[in-house]
Amino acid sequence: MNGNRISSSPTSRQTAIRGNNHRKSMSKNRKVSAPTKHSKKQYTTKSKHPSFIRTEEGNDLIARAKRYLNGGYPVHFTGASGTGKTALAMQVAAELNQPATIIHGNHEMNNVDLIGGTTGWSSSKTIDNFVRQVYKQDANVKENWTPGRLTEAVQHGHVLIYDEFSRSTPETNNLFLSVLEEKLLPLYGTKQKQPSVAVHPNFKLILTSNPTEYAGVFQTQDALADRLITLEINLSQQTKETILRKSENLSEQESNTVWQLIEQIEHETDDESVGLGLRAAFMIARIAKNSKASFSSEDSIFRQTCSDVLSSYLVRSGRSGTIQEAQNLIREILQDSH
Ligand SMILES: Nc1ncnc2c1ncn2[C@@H]1O[C@H](COP(=O)(O)OP(=O)(O)OP(=O)(O)O)[C@@H](O)[C@H]1O
Repeated sequence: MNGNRISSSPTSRQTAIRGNNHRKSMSKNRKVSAPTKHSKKQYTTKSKHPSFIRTEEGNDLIARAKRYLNGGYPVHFTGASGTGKTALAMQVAAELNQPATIIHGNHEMNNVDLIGGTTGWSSSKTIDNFVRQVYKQDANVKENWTPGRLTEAVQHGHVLIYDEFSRSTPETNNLFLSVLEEKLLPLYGTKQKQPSVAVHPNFKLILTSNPTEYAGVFQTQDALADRLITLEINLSQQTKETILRKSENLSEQESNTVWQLIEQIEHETDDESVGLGLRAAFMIARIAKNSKASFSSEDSIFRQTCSDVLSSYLVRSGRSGTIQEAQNLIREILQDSH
């Protein structure tokens, strides 16, 4: 069908007219989205950990988390950085067989990011002169509303993984109080007709956080903390070794070399809040494997990799004053281990 379609954008104010049959009438909407902070892609909806390694300890945590979530309670994994909280959260979400959404806390996150906001406007015009003597024109301009990830998850009953939620401000996280308590998501500050969205019965919430000693982490308000079932993630050394070995296909000896070094570095500092965890072990093992280095202090690539991966940890923990000092210490530890 041909007709007159008029669309305009807030930036160019250009008018485009398409079609040539003036005796027909029609109404067409053309949506124009102005780029806003909210429209930036900052989420992922892929929840499955790509190569999750199962262990007894992990299975136990997953079973407990699923039990609490299926019982209607949000689960909160807390622990030092790199201990596997996000990996566990993703695995739990995948095993619940529901659509999942993941969002990452940060101090700039606000209600618009969570609830949604306007992302431009659309206009439509209907020109009707089907009957030659009658000319009728209807113009309609409206703001486009894009729901935030929380609104979508709440409305459609997703599992929402809120990774590092305590990096968002407590004011922002207040929204979760009514979601958990009243089962309503209030649409604060929006121009939506309805004041709130009802929480779908299948909606489930998994949160992860680092302890409050970590830089950039806010203290969680008691009202929210009280509504979560908090599981501390502090995997045993044996479990961490199994995860690394199976995941990176390491020999027992390769795995031992990495962990012995990490343990010695951790021993150098007594600040547990800057734990090295699995992440550092994964970095060293992956890079060494990828570069076909041998896991030995005699191998220059291995030595260099360990030094580059671990030195900033020694500085952050206060054990070394500079990166250079830290690198010297790591070299000494590697030499001693030979
Ligand atoms: N069971 C597992 N199987 C395979 N890889 C794992 C497993 N657990 C953790 N990992 C890997 O270990 C590393 C650290 O895990 P993860 O990112 O989940 O830690 P985290 O506790 O969420 O860290 P942070 O607090 O810094 O966000 C990642 O590379 C992750 O893929």
